[in-house]
Amino acid sequence: MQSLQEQASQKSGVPLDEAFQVDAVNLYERLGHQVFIDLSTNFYTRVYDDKETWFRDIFANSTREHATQNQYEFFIQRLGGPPLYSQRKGHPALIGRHGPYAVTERAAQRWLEHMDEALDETAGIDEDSRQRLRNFFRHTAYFLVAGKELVNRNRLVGYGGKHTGGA
Ligand code: HEM
Repeated sequence: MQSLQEQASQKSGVPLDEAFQVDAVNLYERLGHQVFIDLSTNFYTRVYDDKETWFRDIFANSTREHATQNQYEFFIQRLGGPPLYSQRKGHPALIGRHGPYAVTERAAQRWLEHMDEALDETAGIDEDSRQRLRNFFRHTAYFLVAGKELVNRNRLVGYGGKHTGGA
């Protein structure tokens, strides 16, 4: 069986080695703290102002401020900076933390559209860093989609009590 990371590569079109080019340089040191705050602020401004209500509604149980802080603390930690996210909230456990939300392929596409625009809009991100971040985000978004599909499949098996074979 394919690992979730391999499934994410297949779905996203981003090979694993490209997705993890994000770790080949320390982007936190290269770009600095404020860039990540600005990126998440620009991203969530777009999300909470989205004219597509089906997408905006996915975020309805959080405030823009909390969601922004959660995201930039995670990015800072994941991309070579201090472990701000884990100090405040524990392990990121991204699949588990996205459990309550409808992380479908359509939602991943919309998330990525907003993130690509936020990357373009945020000052201080050079082209090489932008490309590394784009690939990482794209791969991670589809990793979450693959994780959600796995959880849903397991739930179905659980309700059925046993495998009935076939589908
Ligand atoms: C695929 C589409 C995605 C959807 C629909 C989605 C949706 C959400 C929602 C609704 C939240 C709750 C907002 C909050 O209170 O923080 C959230 C949180 C979060 N998301 Fe996503 N997300 C997606 C992709 C991603 C990706 C690609 C990443 C990382 C690269 C990511 C990282 C996070 C983090 C770190 C949090 C904070 C979790 C917490 O502390 O509870 N998400 N996401």
